[in-house]
Order: sequence, then structure tokens, then C-alpha cells
Amino acid sequence: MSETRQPLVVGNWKMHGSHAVNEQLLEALKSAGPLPAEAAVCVPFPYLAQVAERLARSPIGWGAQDVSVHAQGAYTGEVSAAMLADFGSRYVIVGHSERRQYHAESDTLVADKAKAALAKGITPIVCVGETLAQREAGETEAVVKRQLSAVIHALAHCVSEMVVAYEPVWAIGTGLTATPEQAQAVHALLRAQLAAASPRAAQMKLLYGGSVKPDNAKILFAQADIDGGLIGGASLKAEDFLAICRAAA
Ligand SMILES: O=C(CO)COP(=O)(O)O
Repeated sequence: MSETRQPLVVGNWKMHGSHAVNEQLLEALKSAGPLPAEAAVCVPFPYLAQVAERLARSPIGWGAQDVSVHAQGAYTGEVSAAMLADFGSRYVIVGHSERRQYHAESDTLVADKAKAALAKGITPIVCVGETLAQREAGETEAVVKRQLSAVIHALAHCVSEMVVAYEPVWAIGTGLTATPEQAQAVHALLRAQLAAASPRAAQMKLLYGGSVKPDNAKILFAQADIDGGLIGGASLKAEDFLAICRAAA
């Protein structure tokens, strides 16, 4: 983490939660008092209203896990960036590997989603990352560069307004974390690619995601180009999420 960038820790609840369960989690997060790092939760669409209400007077931000590329119209099941903005969403995750894999989202679609979010003042958290097969084939660099390049192209002069999350697919939900050195190596590549596109690359936040837990967060976040985390499983337990936020400070 650099001195000049403020750390950010984002919880990706994925498809978890209920009114009652969220209530407890949000209460525990709020009652922890001021957090040493900027924090946010990205929740399933039906719970946006709940987090908007419960976190309204807290420093914790919120957002969604996907957004439509379309502004409005006959797109059954889709949710627009304007709708997310209506709920005060500060962030939206785009291009999570689970969406790339299970919903066949292409690099171009992900880039267009990032653009749609920014157009409504929502910060896209753009996920990139290689599969285990790609890493073993020595393709990590080519894969993440290709994924990021599509977004850089689509955002043009707004590149510095996104957050990028490097999430190696093989580390998600598996308990296999990238080593700090592996993660830093990819983050450095991503920042160099961003620097070629934006004079503000040094100020951009690059998050690491993939089995981040309280016991490995500090060493990951201590790497020069890692500015915080995108947290799945551990974000569902207030104690763990708060410990990870503290590790980022
Ligand atoms: O996919 C992730 C966050 O977006 C990471 O999930 P886990 O932290 O559960 O591995």
C-alpha cells in the first residue's frame, strides 16, 4: 500500500443474506464505530434499500454486484445504473469471474457496464483474474491485460475513476490465497498498464480478492500496489470483515 492512496475494503456478499441476517451484520458493522479504512458492502439487489437505510449515517458505503449496460427499456431482470444511483450506491462490482463464467460476460460487456456505472456517478469495481489452467499455462499476464485493456479502451479519459480488483479465479472461495508476491506481481503489471493510459494511475485503488481472511490480510495489503481487498466469505462475518478493515489501515 502506498502512503498516497487511502485503503479500501469492499465486502461482496454474493447471493447471501436475508432481512434478518443482514440486520445483525449491519448492526455489528455500525456499532464498531469509526473504521480505520474506507469500507463498503456490495449486496444483492433486493437488499439495496435495507443497506441504504441502515448505513445512511455511517461511513460505510454500499453498492451492487452487477449493472445493466442499458439505461432503461424492455430488459427483463436487468437493473440500470440510474436505479442503483437512486439507492445512493457508491460502488458496483462489474466483471466478477462468477459472472464471466456463469453468465458468459465478455470483456466488452464488462467494459460497457463499467462505462454505464460511471455515467451515473457510480464507481465500478472492475474484476480481472486468471483461472488455474491459465496460470499453469503461463497466461496470467496476457489474460489480465486483455481484460483490463477492454475497460481502459471503453472508459478513455475516465480510466482513473474506476477501482480495479485482481481476483485470481483459483483463489476465490477455495482457501487458496495468492501469495503476497504473486498478487503484488500482477498488481504491478496492472498499475503499469493503467499508467500507460492515465496520468492518475498512481492514485488509483487496486484491490486484491480471493480467500482474504483476517490472518492473511495484513501481509497482502502491505504490498506496494495492493490498496485493500474485495472480500467474499469473510465479509459475511462482522468480526472478520472488521478485522480485515483494520488490517488495511
Ligand atoms: O470473489 C471474491 C470477492 O469478490 C472472493 O471471495 P472469497 O473471499 O470468498 O474467496
